[in-house]
Amino acid sequence: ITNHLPTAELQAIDAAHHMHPFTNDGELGQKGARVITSAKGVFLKDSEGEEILDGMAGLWCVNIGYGNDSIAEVAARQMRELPYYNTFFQTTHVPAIALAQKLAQLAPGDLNHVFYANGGSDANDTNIRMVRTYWAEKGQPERDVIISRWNAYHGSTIGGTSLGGMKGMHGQGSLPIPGIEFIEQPNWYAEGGDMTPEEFGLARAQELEAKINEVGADKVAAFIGEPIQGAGGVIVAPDGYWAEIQRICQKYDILLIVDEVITGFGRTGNWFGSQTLDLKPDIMTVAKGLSSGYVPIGASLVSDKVAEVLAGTEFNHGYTYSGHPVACAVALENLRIMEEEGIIEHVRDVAAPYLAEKWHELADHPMVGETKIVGLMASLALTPDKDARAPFASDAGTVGLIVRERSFANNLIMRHVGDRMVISPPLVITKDEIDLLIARARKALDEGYEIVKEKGLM
Ligand SMILES: Cc1ncc(COP(=O)(O)O)c(CNc2cccc(C(=O)O)c2)c1O
Repeated sequence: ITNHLPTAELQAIDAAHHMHPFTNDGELGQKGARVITSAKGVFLKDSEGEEILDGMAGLWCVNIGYGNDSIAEVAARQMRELPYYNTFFQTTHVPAIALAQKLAQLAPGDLNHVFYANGGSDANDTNIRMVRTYWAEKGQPERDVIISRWNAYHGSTIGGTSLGGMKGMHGQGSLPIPGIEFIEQPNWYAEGGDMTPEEFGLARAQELEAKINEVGADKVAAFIGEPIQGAGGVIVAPDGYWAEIQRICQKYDILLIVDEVITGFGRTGNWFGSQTLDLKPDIMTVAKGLSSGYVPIGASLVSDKVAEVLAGTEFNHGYTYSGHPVACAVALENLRIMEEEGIIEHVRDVAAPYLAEKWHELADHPMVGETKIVGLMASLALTPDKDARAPFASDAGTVGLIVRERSFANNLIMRHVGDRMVISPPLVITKDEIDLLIARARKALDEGYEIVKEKGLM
C-alpha cells in the first residue's frame, strides 16, 4: 500500500481494519477517512492533492511545524547507534541523561527530576502513583485522594480518564477509579451567570477548599489542573483563580500537579504555561510539544521535594519505552531547534500578538459570543444570543460540527468542542499564514451561519 493508491481504495482498507480514536467507526466507514499523505511547515497534503492549513498543529503538538529534516537525521542516527535500551536494569543512556538535564534547565522552579512516559496519559498515570507513594513514604498512606475539575482532560488511560472530568468518557469503562474527586471548572462564559469573571473565578477556586474539607484534609494528596483547559475548549480561567487555588493548596499542604501537555513548550508565549500564569507545580505533566509530535514521548517533571522522598524507596512503576533513546534524541533536537530558531520569542513577540488582534476581530461575527486567546491557543464561543451568552437550543456540538465541517471544506483544520471553535497552530506560523487561517475561519463561520439559519437553529 502506498500514498499513490486511489483514495477510495485506501479508505476501504482503512474502514475494514483500522479502529480510530474518539470516532464512530461505523459512520466514518460510510464516509471514508481523509487520507493525509505529507506535510510541510503549517500545511498538510491529502491524497487528493489538497493543501490544508493545520490550525490544530496535529493534536496541539507539532510546535516546530512539519517536515523538519534535522529531526529526521537525528532519529536515523540514534536508531543506527542505539535503537532501544531500557533504563530499568540500573542502566541509562546518553539521550535519556541529556534530555533530563535539558528539561531540568528549561523547567521553572525546582522541577529538576524527570520520569519518562510514552505520552501525557501515562505520565498522568505515573503522577497518580507518584503522589500516593509520596504520602505513603511520609507516613500518611491515607492521603490518596486527587482533586480535579469537571471538563478537564488528562488523557485516555484508566488513570488519565479518571483524572479527567469528561463524564462521557467516565461512562465507558465504569470510571473514575476510587479516590478521584471533582470541583466545577472556571468556565465563566457558560457558567458565570451574572457574576463578574473575577467573582466567578474566586468562587470556583474556593470550591477546592470546600471539597478538601468535605473529603478531609488528611485524605487529600494533590490537586491537578491544566493552566488553560485545552480539550475542554480552551477555557481561560478568570484572573485570580490560580492564585486562590495555589493559596489553598499551600494552606492544606497538598501537592499541585500542573498538566502542561498542551500549554508546555511555547504554546502560551513562554516555555511553560506555569510561567505565563505564575504557577509553582510540585509535578508537571509534559508530552506533545516536547517532541513536536515527531515521536511519542511524555514525562513527569518532578520537584526536589517530591523526588527526594521518592528516592528513599523503590518506586515500582515504569514503562518499556520510558526514556526511549530515539524519542529522547528527537525531543532534544526539537528543543534545540526551538531555542536556536527563537520560536518562543516568535510566539511572544510576533505570532501571538498578531493572531490575537485578528482572532478578536471575529467577535464582530453575528454567531460569535466571546473570543479567548493565550499565546497560540485560542477559542471562540458560538451563540444565538450574544448578550445572554445563550447556548443553542440544539444538542451541544451540533452548530460546532457544522462550522468544523465548513472549515475542513475550506482547507482549514479548526476543532470544535461543543459549540466552541478551537485553534492551536504550529508555533512557527507566519503573519501571512495567520491571515490565511483567519480568512478561512471567517469563511467557515459565514457558511456555517447560513446553514444554521437554513436549519432554523437560530
Ligand atoms: C492536558 C492533557 N493531558 C494529557 C493528555 C493525554 O496525552 P496523550 O494523548 O499523549 O496520552 C492530553 C492530550 N490531549 C488531546 C489528545 C487527543 C485529542 C485532543 C483533542 O483536543 O482533540 C487532545 C492533554 O491535552
